[in-house]
Amino acid sequence: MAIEFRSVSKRFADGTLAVDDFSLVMPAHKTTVLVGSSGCGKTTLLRMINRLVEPTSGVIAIDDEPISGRDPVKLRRGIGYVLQNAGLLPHFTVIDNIATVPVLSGVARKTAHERALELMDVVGLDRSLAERYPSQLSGGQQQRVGVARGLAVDPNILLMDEPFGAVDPIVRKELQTETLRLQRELDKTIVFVTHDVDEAFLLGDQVVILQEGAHIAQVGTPDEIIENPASDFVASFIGAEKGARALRRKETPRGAVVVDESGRTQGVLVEDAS
Ligand SMILES: Nc1ncnc2c1ncn2[C@@H]1O[C@H](COP(=O)(O)OP(=O)(O)OP(=O)(O)O)[C@@H](O)[C@H]1O
Repeated sequence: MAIEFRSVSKRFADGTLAVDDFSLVMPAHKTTVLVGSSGCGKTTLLRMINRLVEPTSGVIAIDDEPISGRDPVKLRRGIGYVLQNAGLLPHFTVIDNIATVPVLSGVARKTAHERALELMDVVGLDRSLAERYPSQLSGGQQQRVGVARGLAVDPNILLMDEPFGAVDPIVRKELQTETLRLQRELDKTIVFVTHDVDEAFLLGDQVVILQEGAHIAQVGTPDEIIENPASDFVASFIGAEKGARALRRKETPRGAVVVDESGRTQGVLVEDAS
């Protein structure tokens, strides 16, 4: 399902203009990553898709149908939502956390539990954890429960708001790899919010770099943005000329290799076969 923003603005009651005239198509079955520094409006954009925040003006449409005409509760049941810190209910077991929304929507408890166990397999959680409480899980396991819960309603659209922001770098890498696998297997329309450029380039089919007021600094594939940053702001934001992305050619007796900023060899430069 494609999501389209047409000239959408959001001004909060205190006068803050969080989103200023934002237009974008988020294509079906692709992952769109919204990336930008704190306060630029990423979460506000995301929460307008499931109507947790209402736009002040403009139209948001899913498959060409404006969502303003949809019942918000029904709309939300077709959209998975995964939050930082997983947003789990502390007094519910893992399986009940995953099954909550289907049960609320009228699915029989037994059916919802069977499905929840399958989803634990999907996100790589051992079924033996089903009866634990969130506090008895590691941060990475909690995030996996959060993802399973987001998938429990079998949504066409999955919204992920900094889902891996609170876990350590190694677990974060694992979860990112899992997300890539899920993208391939489940084929959902995913909107992913992060302030981590590397995460954006790893997961995004379409990456949207935002400035304050959700102004689009650049939108494109990771390749397009890295190869041709639209402005000095984008170049500096993505660190185009430093860190892991600043690669140099180095000649060795056996041919050319590629080295990073600190001079570590990252790979061998091979001639293009074509
Ligand atoms: N309910 C609210 N009332 C007033 N201002 C708000 C409200 N929610 C968000 N804002 C403001 O709107 C702007 C955008 O906030 P938003 O949470 O969308 O940013 P963000 O890019 O997701 O930031 P972060 O990465 O820190 O989560 C900020 O200036 C924020 O303070």
